[in-house]
Amino acid sequence: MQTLSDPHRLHQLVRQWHQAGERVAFVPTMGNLHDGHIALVHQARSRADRVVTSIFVNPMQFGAGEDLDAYPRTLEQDKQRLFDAGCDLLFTPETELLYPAGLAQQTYVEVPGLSDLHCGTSRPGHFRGVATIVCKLFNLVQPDIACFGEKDYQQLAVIRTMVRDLNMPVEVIGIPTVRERDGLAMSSRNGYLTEAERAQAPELKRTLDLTAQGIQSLGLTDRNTLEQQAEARLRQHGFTPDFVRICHGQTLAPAQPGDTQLVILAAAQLGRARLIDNLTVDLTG
Ligand SMILES: Nc1ncnc2c1ncn2[C@@H]1O[C@H](COP(=O)(O)OP(=O)(O)OP(=O)(O)O)[C@@H](O)[C@H]1O
Ligand SMILES: CC(C)(CO)[C@@H](O)C(=O)[O-]
Ligand code: BAL
Repeated sequence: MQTLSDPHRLHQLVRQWHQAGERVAFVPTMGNLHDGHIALVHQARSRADRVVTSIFVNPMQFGAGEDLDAYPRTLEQDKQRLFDAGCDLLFTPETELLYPAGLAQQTYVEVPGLSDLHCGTSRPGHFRGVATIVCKLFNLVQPDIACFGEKDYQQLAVIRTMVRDLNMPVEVIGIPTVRERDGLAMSSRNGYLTEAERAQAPELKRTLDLTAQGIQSLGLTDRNTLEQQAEARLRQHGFTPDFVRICHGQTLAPAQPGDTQLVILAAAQLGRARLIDNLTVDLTG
């Protein structure tokens, strides 16, 4: 596995692969790799001749007062995991090379509407930062396919919309959330939890499961009550909920009676960690 930090060298190498007719898959990450990331790399490996992974803690998607500086950086361990998973090229760019004009660059990618809901309301500018960096990385890697986790459900929806609206020739693949044995979605930020908080953390997924059961038995006419009950339950278990929302699975608008493909989105603070999770609900059966 090669490791490159120079965007121009990366671009030259992947151009050679494309000229040789090889199919390139891309897995963008912020590092501190866990089994969720590795599932993306395995999926990429099974679908392409070459796998490129990036590790870049993108300052543009962090708000003031967020955990940009504290974000866990474990490069040597990550390299070993990527090598073992069959990654061909690790891209670890320097911030100055990806943002030559600084973070106040003149050009951004905005996906309005979707980016302003849910996590976007709590983290203003977050999805603009995500869409902009993913667009930059796509320009450099020029992947045929790119793999993203369904754990970051709204992020995946924003990226799919960007790719569709800007005619980007990339197939976006969503990968199911990889969980710990007790149901907690794997996330780099789980490392912020104390032992006591870690013991409470699976209640986020349990709350989603209970809310899904409530939808199955009561339908959507009392959506607000189900959401409020879910938030109250999270409070009882030591979380400070940001939101639990029952949404249309594609638009992420509030679900309406008659909708059949739903997603329950949740975000909650637990100690130092802002945890997110989601669960899809199919009402067609
Ligand atoms: N548990 C998981 N299962 C599947 N994919 C995941 C999981 N966690 C993260 N991913 C995906 O890995 C990619 C990189 O995510 P990122 O590096 O931010 O990891 P993370 O663990 O989600 O970190 P954070 O705590 O910052 O949210 C994204 O596409 C994300 O959706
Ligand atoms: C997609 C991404 C790598 C962009 O910085 C990041 O938001 C993430 O890790 O999910
Ligand atoms: N996994 C999403 C990246 C972020 O929270 O900034």
